[in-house]
Amino acid sequence: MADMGLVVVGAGGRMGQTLIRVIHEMEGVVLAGAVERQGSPALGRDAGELAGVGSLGVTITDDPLAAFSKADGVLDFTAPAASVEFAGYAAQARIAHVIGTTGFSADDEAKISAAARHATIVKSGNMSLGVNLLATLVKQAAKALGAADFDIEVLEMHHRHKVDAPSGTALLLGQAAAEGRGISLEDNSVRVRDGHTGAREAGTIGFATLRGGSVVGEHSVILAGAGERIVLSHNAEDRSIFARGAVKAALWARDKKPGVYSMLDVLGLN
Ligand SMILES: NC(=O)C1=CN([C@@H]2O[C@H](COP(=O)(O)OP(=O)(O)OC[C@H]3O[C@@H](n4cnc5c(N)ncnc54)[C@H](OP(=O)(O)O)[C@@H]3O)[C@@H](O)[C@H]2O)C=CC1
Ligand SMILES: O=C(O)C1=N[C@H](C(=O)O)C[C@H](O)C1
Repeated sequence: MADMGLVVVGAGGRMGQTLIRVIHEMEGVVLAGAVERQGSPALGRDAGELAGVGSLGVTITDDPLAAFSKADGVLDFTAPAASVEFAGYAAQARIAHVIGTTGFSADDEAKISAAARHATIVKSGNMSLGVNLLATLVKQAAKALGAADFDIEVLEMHHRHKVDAPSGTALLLGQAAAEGRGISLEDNSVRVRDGHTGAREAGTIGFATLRGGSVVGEHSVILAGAGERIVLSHNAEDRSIFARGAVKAALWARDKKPGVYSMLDVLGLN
């Protein structure tokens, strides 16, 4: 089979540049296009030169539809409004769309599901193998250690530039814990504590957010009981773990029917 042609949207961003480097290194894929927003200083530059791997002959453009029409898939780590728009274009072009963007509203999620009638979408708050394996362990632990005896808290830290909270990964891990407990995360999560909060309500799942410096991504799920505590953690040291996962997802999605899939599907952990 021919190499899969991939477009990187948000090509000038932290993940965009990492994706370009990883596509250049990996077998079975080739960079077919690179897109940035209108007015970006990256427009007109060679994507490979911007990412530090030398010229790849791919010029960064602000025309996603033209780029998608010549590709087999799109890798998207941008912003919620942009990803919703790209899902519509990927559906028109009938190509795979891998979405790593986080911070979606319920309305955004509904629009992405609508686009998935025609596009094969893989979407996850974290594309790394380690975090997705951790999610399966969290689900197991939350099921085994009941709400009467163990409180669940999710703690995360990211770099100072991150704009959404809790992180997509924290919500993914919270969702795994909720599924283990057989409860709805939406109805049982505590996202903020401030002032006289009263005692902790049994069965809730708490979230705490730290931001600072250059931290790539650190997550811990704490199961706290009387006299003991279990901590399940993942520390990301390099963004290439997310990029390699995204490329793997695109290759996996190539022959799949339209729909929304997760990294658990890609990794066979579902
Ligand atoms: N699921 C996962 O495994 C991971 C998810 N993420 C998520 O990916 C997203 C991006 O993270 P990161 O790379 O650090 O962020 P950056 O801000 O570094 O990169 C985002 C890029 O997307 C560009 N962009 C925004 N809107 C558009 C648009 N309409 N068209 C084209 N390009 C656009 C931005 O341009 P400009 O700067 O001009 O706005 C920027 O270059 C975040 O939501 C983050 O949480 C990150 C790592 C892993
Ligand atoms: O913004 C980031 O950097 C990251 N975002 C994702 C998230 O919200 O969990 C994944 C990773 O932790 C890095």
